[in-house]
Amino acid sequence: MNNSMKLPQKLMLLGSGELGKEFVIAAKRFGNYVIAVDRYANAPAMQVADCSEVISMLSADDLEAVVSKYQPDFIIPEIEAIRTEKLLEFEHRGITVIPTAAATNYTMNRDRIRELAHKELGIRTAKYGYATTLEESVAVSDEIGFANVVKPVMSSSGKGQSVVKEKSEVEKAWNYAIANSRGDSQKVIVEEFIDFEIEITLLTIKQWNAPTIFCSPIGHRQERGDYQESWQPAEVSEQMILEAQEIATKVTDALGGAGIFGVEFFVTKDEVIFSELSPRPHDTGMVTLISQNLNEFELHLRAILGLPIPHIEQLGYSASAVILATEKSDFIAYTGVAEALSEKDVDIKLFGKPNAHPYRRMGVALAKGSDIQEAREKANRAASKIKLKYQP
Ligand SMILES: Nc1ncnc2c1ncn2[C@@H]1O[C@H](COP(=O)(O)OP(=O)(O)OP(=O)(O)O)[C@@H](O)[C@H]1O
Ligand SMILES: NCC(=O)N[C@@H]1O[C@H](COP(=O)([O-])[O-])[C@@H](O)[C@H]1O
Ligand SMILES: [Mg+2]
Repeated sequence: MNNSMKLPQKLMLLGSGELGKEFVIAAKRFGNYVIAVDRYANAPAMQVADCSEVISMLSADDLEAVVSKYQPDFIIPEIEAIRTEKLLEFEHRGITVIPTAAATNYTMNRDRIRELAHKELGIRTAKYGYATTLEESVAVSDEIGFANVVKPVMSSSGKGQSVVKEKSEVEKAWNYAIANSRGDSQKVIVEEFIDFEIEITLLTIKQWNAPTIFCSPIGHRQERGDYQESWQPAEVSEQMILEAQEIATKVTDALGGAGIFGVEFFVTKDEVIFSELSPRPHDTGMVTLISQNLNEFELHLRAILGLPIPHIEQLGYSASAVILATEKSDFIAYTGVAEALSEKDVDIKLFGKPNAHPYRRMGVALAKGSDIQEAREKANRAASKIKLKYQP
């Protein structure tokens, strides 16, 4: 990638949710041409892109059809559920896949990325094992001990994940993981439960022709394996930040390419433990929509296009809190937006998802405060003011 790249570039986004929407806005601000692709029509990023396509991204034929039709310069995965083997083929044909086709394959399989991090790179992770049958699941669970966390090797946003506190719960966790596994995979990872003090996302920006740089760490709180709120800066010592940066550099160097990565860590009293990473903007990184001079989507875009990132400025104590649906409905309207916005340094993003189901993330509230606690309270207060209406 050279510094004299011309704009506009033709970008194909595979996955068009809330993260893609903000990325498209950043890309359009530099006049790029964006094709937004997803499994359903009128997805958030499609609403701001030049054009859109609805396909099964798990189908090699469907991917071939859209790539042949548009001949993009870049393919930018936005979700994990993609036929990543096909991305390797596109890469061989000279299309740049972000960050690399291999990286998307490693990270969509928990076992592959875990083997790379732990076995090949020697990075500290939670103790873990794999199971492909209920019997193996029982044996691995005994070996790892209780509590442990069971997850399908292919899933995201906590789908199919459960915490197993004792042996009698193993079967339920196995069944739940298999029922919620993506594709036809019948494999789970069983991880030692880490009783962390805080978990963080370290947004790591890998560039084509410049050193890797980092954002200030983001703290977050999850429920059901899904993010509820995040804040920046996270309360982590300078020493631990350096350790996390070193690990993030090791893993992202091994994956290669360019773009932003959300590298997740559990931080205990005296350890930084690598968990997993997204080779793309991270949901907890939505806080950067208010907390930085360049948000994670703008950073991703600059890294992809080889544009300079001279300085990332953290703008002070900031937080995000999610707005979740509670019902299944094809009609959604929002009330309480004015009330939410009435407080100083508060912002709301409504993603524009065309339908809802329980726990689906529909929007996010953002806030700044005089300390982290105030920022978190403001963001949560604003989120709680937004009410979803499910009937016309
Ligand atoms: N070994 C563990 N010990 C303690 N908590 C864990 C462990 N593994 C996962 N969790 C909790 O569950 C959350 C989700 O787990 P993980 O990130 O592995 O799932 P995911 O489905 O990939 O989520 P996402 O796609 O949103 O990143 C973690 O952020 C953490 O809060
Ligand atoms: N943790 C991954 C993540 O947050 N991904 C984001 O959620 C969207 C899917 O939302 P949906 O399930 O509501 O369609 C994805 O398209 C992406 O923007
Ligand atoms: Mg995660």
